[in-house]
Amino acid sequence: MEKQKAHIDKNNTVIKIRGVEKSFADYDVLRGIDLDLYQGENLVVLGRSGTGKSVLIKLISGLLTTDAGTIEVLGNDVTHISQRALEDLRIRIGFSFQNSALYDSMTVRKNLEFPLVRNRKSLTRAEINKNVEEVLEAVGLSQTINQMPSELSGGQRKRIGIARTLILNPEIMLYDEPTAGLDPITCIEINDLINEVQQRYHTSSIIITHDLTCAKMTGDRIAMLLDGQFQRVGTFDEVFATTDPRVKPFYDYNFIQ
Ligand SMILES: Nc1ncnc2c1ncn2[C@@H]1O[C@H](COP(=O)(O)OP(=O)(O)OP(=O)(O)O)[C@@H](O)[C@H]1O
Repeated sequence: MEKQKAHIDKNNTVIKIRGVEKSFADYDVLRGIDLDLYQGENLVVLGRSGTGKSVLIKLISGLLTTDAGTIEVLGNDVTHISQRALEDLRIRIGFSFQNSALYDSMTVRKNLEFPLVRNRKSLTRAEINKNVEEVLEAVGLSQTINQMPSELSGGQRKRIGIARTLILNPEIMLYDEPTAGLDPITCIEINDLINEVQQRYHTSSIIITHDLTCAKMTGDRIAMLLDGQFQRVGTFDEVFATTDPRVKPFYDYNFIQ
């Protein structure tokens, strides 16, 4: 499906990263990175295995601390934030992790209710039901409401995982390798869903991937992590309009085999 034009507000930066450094032992993973995520955009972070993409997500969500630099998320400096404020902030962020497993012993309905019951204690039963039905419809899986996760395909489980995140109406979505382990057709369906979520929920998203089809289909901008820094940032075509030997093989491997 063709990506619709997104409503991106470049005057509203929802994540602002400046001069961030992170090392483990003697390995400097991030060496002074700067990045902005604008309200309403899908920003793809591309990079080879081990370049620090997951570390970046963990720094943004406060699961790891920076060695230097600042990260502002929805106006909060997560490098200097109380645990309580961090927990409040995390509710405004949706995490779609590679292994965001569903609870196997619960139906799809119960899986989706879980974050609501935990975080929106004032909701009535009727409101909970309405939220569950709406979000299932948004991911195109209304018919699975009474099924168990074991009865779903990998792609369907991925969709339910995204629905479980969307049910709390996050302002920011962080997708970590959303198409990993899925067949090419299912990958395309998940890419379409990421774009639909952007349109319907007006979320701002960071999509971490090394799948160039995913990057091309979903990204309004691409930021390529190379040697610990974002050295190429722009549209897909801009990022790959180079003969840089660190970039070109990445493109060739994905598209010309
Ligand atoms: N908690 C940690 N302790 C020590 N080293 C770590 C830790 N977390 C990450 N690293 C190292 O940092 C580097 C970057 O890891 P990261 O998981 O961010 O890579 P990635 O770009 O997400 O790779 P992939 O695409 O394979 O998931 C790796 O060399 C990893 O071993």
